[in-house]
Amino acid sequence: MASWNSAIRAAFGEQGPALCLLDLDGTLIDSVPDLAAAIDTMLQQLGRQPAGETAVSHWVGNGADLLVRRALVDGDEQQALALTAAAVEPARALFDQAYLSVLHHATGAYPGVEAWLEQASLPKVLVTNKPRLFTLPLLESLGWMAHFELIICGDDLAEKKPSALPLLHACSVLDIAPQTALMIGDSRNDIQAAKNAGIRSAALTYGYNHGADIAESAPDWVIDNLLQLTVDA
Ligand SMILES: O=C(O)COP(=O)(O)O
Ligand SMILES: [Mg+2]
Repeated sequence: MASWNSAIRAAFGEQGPALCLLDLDGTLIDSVPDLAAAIDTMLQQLGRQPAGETAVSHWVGNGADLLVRRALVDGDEQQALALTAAAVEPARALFDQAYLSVLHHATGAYPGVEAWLEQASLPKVLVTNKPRLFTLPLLESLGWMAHFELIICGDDLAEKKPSALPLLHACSVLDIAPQTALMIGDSRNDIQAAKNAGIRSAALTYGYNHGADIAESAPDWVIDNLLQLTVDA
C-alpha cells in the first residue's frame, strides 16, 4: 500500500497501525438520504410531519433505536430516552420496513473511500452502530464484504459505541494490542469509544456528528478524506 502520512508514521512507527477499525455511516457511506427517506415514511405513516435530511443527519450515530426515538420527539434527547419500549416498537417496525426498501437507493461511498479500501492492505474491522439487518445487505451491494476481517454491528454485542466494548472485542478477536490500532470515524461516539478503549482515532469532517464540529471531541487526527492518511498534504 502507499505509505502512511508522516503524522501516522510518527505515532505508530514506519509500518503504521496494525489494525484499522472503521465506522460505516458518515465515514464510508453517505447514508442519510436513504435514512431520512425511511424516517419520513415512518413519520407520515404515523400521521406526522416529515423531518427532512438535515434533522435526520443530527440524529444518526447511536443506532436505529435511538434514531427512531429522536424522530418521534423531534430530537429532544431527554424525551427520546424516556419513551417506553412499547411506544417505540410500532414506529421501529415501520422504520425497519421502510429503510429495507430504500437501503441503497441514494447511498454511496464518500470520495476516496473505494481507493483507500483497495490500497490499505492492513487488517480492517467494521465497527458500526447500525443493526446487522441493514449493514450486511449494504456491504454486499457495495461489494465490500471481503475488505473486512470482522464486521461488528450495533446489535451484536451488549454495548455499542461510545462503549469501548466493540473496539476491544475486535482487538481481542484479531489478537491486536489496542495501542497499535487506529479507529476511523465521523462522530463523537467513535472518538469517545476509541478514547475509552485506549485507541488513537482519526475523524472525518464530512460525516454526521449531531450537528457539532468533530474537532471538539479531540480526536488524534482530523481529516477530510481517507486518502489523507496515506499521503502528505
Ligand atoms: O446506525 C447509526 O446510528 C450509525 O452507525 P455508524 O456507527 O456506522 O455511524
Ligand atoms: Mg458514523
